[in-house]
Amino acid sequence: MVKARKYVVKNTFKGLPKREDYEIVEYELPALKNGEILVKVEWVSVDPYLRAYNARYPTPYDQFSYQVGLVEDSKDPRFPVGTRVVSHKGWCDYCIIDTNDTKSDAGKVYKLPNLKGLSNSLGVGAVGMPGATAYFGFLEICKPKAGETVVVTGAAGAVGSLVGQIAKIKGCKVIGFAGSDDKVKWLEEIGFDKAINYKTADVAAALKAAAPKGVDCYFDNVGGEISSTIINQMNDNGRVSVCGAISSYNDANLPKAPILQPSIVFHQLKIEGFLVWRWLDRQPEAFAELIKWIHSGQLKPREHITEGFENIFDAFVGMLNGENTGKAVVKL
Ligand SMILES: NC(=O)C1=CN([C@@H]2O[C@H](COP(=O)(O)OP(=O)(O)OC[C@H]3O[C@@H](n4cnc5c(N)ncnc54)[C@H](OP(=O)(O)O)[C@@H]3O)[C@@H](O)[C@H]2O)C=CC1
Ligand SMILES: C/C=C/C(C)=O
Repeated sequence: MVKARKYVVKNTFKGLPKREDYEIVEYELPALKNGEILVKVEWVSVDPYLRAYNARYPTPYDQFSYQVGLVEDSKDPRFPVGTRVVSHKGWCDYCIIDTNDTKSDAGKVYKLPNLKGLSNSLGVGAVGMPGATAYFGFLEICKPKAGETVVVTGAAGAVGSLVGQIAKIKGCKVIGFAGSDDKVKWLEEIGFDKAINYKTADVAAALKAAAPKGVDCYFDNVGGEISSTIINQMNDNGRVSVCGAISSYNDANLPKAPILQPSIVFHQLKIEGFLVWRWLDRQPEAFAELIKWIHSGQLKPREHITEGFENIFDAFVGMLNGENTGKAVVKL
């Protein structure tokens, strides 16, 4: 019998999640049935959607998220012992996965792609859900052309830092907004043409100076007032990919922001929201391209690593508070 630990969400969050909203439950895993695998979890992801989706689930529920782990026992010949897998089984140290379970929007368990020597943690980051989000959410919705000006908010985070670098690979001029001077410095080091600290800058004036000819594509990770300011500086036929709205995830009452309709109409903008699950069946295409770019040095993924099962909650809240540069992950 294997002893496992998992985080159970006890309460619907009010504001920033609190430690008391979670309980760590220890239990014994049952014997494997046909089609099941036993996984020792090695890397766990903490992401904004764990906060954003919380109100949709009746409590208590097991905290879902992506994880990478090692198959230690198997009753499915497609996943022999020693295989590394990516699943959505969340914050636990051991788990049993039913390999035929198709219920989750987040997709079935799959083998970690061959990372050719890169860290397995990338399976929950640049070569996982955030990588697919950046790849498809930017390329399919913004349809960037070389020479165009692209703006990214949440630019130093998991998704935003990849979007900015992909935009550079595609020959665009890239401007990123992030929440500290250290993040701004890093973004300029990895090739952003301009990075701006949205907490200290006059956003409208700084953007006007950085993009005097206007903005063609906007990848929106944060929503709220800064997004209205950016959208109101867009060019004719501009495209906005609405990926997330982290500026409001902890708010019960949605903040007000300047209206967008005049810009949308007079500049004939396209604004489209998406969920990365839309491209689940095309993930291998994104992963192959992302791995190629990382190996060629064109894409430099960064990770903010927290160690220890007991520290997953702190890593989650730290990410919501902006402590991460790059992808926030926990090593078990
Ligand atoms: N549509 C989809 O399918 C998907 C959407 N997403 C969305 O993408 C966005 C980025 O996710 P991800 O890259 O994983 O997370 P990040 O790695 O970017 O981490 C979250 C970051 O959000 C920033 N942040 C926190 N509060 C605020 C605020 N009030 N205003 C502006 N920025 C804030 C912080 O950076 P800073 O210091 O710069 O403030 C923090 O580091 C989220 O909105 C998420 O929901 C992610 C995956 C899939
Ligand atoms: C899959 C993730 C969705 C958001 C909104 O973060």
